[in-house]
Amino acid sequence: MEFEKFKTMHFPRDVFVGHGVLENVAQVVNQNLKFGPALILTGDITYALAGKDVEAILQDNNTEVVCLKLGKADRENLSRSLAVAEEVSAGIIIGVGGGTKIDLAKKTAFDLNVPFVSVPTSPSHDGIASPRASIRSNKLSVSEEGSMPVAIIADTAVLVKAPFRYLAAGAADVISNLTAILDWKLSARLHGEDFSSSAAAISEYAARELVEKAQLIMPGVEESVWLVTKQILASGTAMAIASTSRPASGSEHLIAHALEKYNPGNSIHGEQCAIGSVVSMFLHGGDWQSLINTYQKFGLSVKARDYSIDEMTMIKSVSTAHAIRPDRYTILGERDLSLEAAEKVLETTGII
Ligand SMILES: NC(=O)C1=CN([C@@H]2O[C@H](COP(=O)(O)OP(=O)(O)OC[C@H]3O[C@@H](n4cnc5c(N)ncnc54)[C@H](OP(=O)(O)O)[C@@H]3O)[C@@H](O)[C@H]2O)C=CC1
Ligand SMILES: O=C(CO)COP(=O)(O)O
Ligand SMILES: [Zn+2]
Repeated sequence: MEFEKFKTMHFPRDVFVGHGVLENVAQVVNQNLKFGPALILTGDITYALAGKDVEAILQDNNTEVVCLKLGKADRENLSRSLAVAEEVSAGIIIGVGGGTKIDLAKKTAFDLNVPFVSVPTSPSHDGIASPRASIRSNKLSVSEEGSMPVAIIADTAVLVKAPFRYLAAGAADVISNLTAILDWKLSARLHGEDFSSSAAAISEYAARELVEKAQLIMPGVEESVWLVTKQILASGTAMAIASTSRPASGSEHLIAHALEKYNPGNSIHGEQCAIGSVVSMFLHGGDWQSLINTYQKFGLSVKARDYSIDEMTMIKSVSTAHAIRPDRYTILGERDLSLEAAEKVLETTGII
């Protein structure tokens, strides 16, 4: 039989991480901008934090710059950024901000087939370094295909200014890879799903590094940001190798997405993933208590009440999470968990 496998992987050409690396944006634009102005997508807070510096660096570099401030990553804001990018004929899209601005930039660049540069201001999750974009539709923020950044510029002097909650959430998002990999392996065994050992090894390594060094994740310490950001980059690389979010998103992410759907606004992505990963680890028969202990080392709670999630919402989220993405098989199976089973897991693990 003829050999028929093929796969395309996209990786960044340059990754700048560490103190004061923001300046490199000029070099990145010089290498990648082939026509038109550079479009910076940012937000109100993040413009003041880093967007205006990026704008000034590019203006000093004699690059024509257009700056657009946006809010949430939803279809409406995506349409706005696409309209502006088309109107000015932007030749490169630079996302400067948290996950929402990075995703809007990633998807705009993907749709217009121009290079995308990721300049995160918050280490809140591994989407800042991946080819996946979460654009909210019908109350859901499940990721879809986007552009892999041609360059990632993760300035730890900027990232350290983000509230500590975002760093803790970013660490938890990466640690949740442990259950994502268990689910991926399960699906490969049960359903013959394509499995990449290299993507899984990198994803798991990133999680284990943070589990081992969890006590070093502290507020206001640039070294802590460095530690977490490196593993966020590794997790993004795993997704780039797999060309799917599978290495970093399993049943714990289904629960996180369900929580975001039923109880938006009180918990952020990595916190939702932490709760989900404890449930998932329990269902896999793994050491869920040590996961909780790890999260505690950097002050992240997995108690539903700490995020104003009531018991019934928590139970419903676990019970129905499998239906969020029916094509991705996980330990949650293909039918709702009974409410009794969901309640028992949540009570046993102390989440409710
Ligand atoms: N692509 C993917 O794979 C993934 C995407 N996501 C998506 O990412 C988004 C969540 O990302 P998140 O970063 O939490 O949300 P936001 O981008 O909304 O950032 C949260 C808030 O923090 C502010 N902020 C950002 N950086 C700093 C800083 N350094 N100091 C102070 N404030 C700061 C932002 O300001 P401003 O108002 O300027 O934006 C915003 O008000 C969701 O849309 C979610 O669906 C989540 C997981 C994975
Ligand atoms: O958050 C992600 C990886 O950490 C992306 O996962 P989803 O594809 O489930 O949105
Ligand atoms: Zn995630």
